Amino acid sequence: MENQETTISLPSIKLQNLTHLSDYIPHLPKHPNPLDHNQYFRPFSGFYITPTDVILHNVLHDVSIKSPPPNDGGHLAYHRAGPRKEIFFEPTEVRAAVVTCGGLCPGMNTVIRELVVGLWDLYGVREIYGVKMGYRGFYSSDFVQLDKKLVHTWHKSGGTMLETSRGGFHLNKIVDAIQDHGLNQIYIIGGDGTMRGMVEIFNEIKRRKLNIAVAGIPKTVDNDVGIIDRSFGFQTAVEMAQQAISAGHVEAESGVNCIGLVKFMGRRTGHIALYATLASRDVDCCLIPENDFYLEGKGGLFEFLEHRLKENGHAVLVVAEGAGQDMIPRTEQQQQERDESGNPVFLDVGVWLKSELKKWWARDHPNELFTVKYIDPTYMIRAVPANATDNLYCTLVAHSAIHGAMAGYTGFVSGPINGNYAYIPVEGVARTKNEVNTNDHKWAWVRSVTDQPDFMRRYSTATN
Ligand SMILES: Nc1ncnc2c1ncn2[C@@H]1O[C@H](COP(=O)(O)OP(=O)(O)O)[C@@H](O)[C@H]1O
Ligand SMILES: O=P(O)(O)OC[C@H]1O[C@](O)(COP(=O)(O)O)[C@@H](O)[C@@H]1O
Ligand SMILES: [Mg+2]
Repeated sequence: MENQETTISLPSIKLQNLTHLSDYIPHLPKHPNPLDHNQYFRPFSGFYITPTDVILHNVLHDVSIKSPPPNDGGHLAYHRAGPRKEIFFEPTEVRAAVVTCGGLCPGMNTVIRELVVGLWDLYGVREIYGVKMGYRGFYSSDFVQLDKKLVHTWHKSGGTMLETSRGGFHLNKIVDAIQDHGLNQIYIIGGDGTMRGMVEIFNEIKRRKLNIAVAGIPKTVDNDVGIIDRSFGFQTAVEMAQQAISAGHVEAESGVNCIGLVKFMGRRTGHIALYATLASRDVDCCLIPENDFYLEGKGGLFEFLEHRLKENGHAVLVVAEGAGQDMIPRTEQQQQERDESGNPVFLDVGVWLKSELKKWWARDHPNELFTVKYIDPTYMIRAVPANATDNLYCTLVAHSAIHGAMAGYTGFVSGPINGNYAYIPVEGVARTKNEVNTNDHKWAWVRSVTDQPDFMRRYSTATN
């Protein structure tokens, strides 16, 4: 039989460089990786990852394109995560610290547990500290010494045993405290804000030429951190979100002209609302921050819901917390309000929508029954332990971070890219936002599942 394969060479690759401690500290001693003699491992040929092992950011490629796209310079690629043959820390000299910052996300405790157990079992590290209360804990609280036994069952609990907080980021106080405590590996678990803080810590540590590796593990229930496939805990949150949609559906079906209104987290991105809508298929309309909507007139939300109520007697409306924020009236003071981290404080879009829906119905159908059952499961979807898939993810991402730090890399984030774990320079992660692409097939699929309006007509008639 003829060979059905064609060999095509890839265009050039643009590898995202990582900072190594030896880049700014000369003559750092190397050590053989203790995994060579670990009772659980039998390092085989190819077991250790080399600097030439890379992960392509985009696995889809049009082979007819021979040269890289203009202004691009090649296919983006990242260093593959995993153990290196030589390490740059003597395990008995490691003093590691773990901190959790920002809002909760399922799986945070698993990541902490696996950082501790991984350092302990893989590398024989014994000095591991938990920094309590987020960034502020570096300079304002005693550290907790962590060991394998203490963290044994932590993966079974939601939240973070180390506690978390927003705000309290004082660069010099944090780096001074890191230095004063003699820490040399810092593991930072947090979202986009945390990663921006990590960039500053990493740069300051580099400026002071300290032999301290800083590793990040992206945590975001909103799934708003870019570059990585998805954040740990996101799948768990979507599963919980579906339960809320089911409840909204039952309520709506059982009422007369009833709307089940369900609000989900999603400050700037509607991933939870979108995935839960797709998975549940009970949703009539899904509103996300990336897709503006309007209430009144042709192609608006009220017109659509009116049809659905006529047709089915009920409707399920899902809304992400960041959607419609520009339509909610607010005082000058409310416009300025920020949380301790500087994130804008949103008004409750669910409460506002419920009130607008009731006003609309009372105006247009004064003699007909109508109910809105508003479900706000906000914290319930993120305050649970991670499901099995997320738990495994947490383990792999934590162990990847350990291998990277032990190998002397710093200022990196570990995370999955196309299903493989990579080391990504933290600056890139802090810069990149993962928004729902309303031009791609997933959003089109939401529209086909719900048959909701595109909310574009008002704009197109305005320009015609
Ligand atoms: N631009 C920034 N520079 C330094 N620190 C930041 C920055 N943005 C947020 N942080 C700090 O990161 C931590 C978490 O940020 P936050 O936005 O609350 O949560 P998340 O990291 O989950 O997005 C807080 O302690 C906050 O002060
Ligand atoms: O925990 P808080 O301060 O009430 O914040 C709620 C916010 O936290 C989140 O769950 C996650 O946000 P972060 O990833 O920035 O922590 C958002 O969806 C939500 O707006
Ligand atoms: Mg955030």
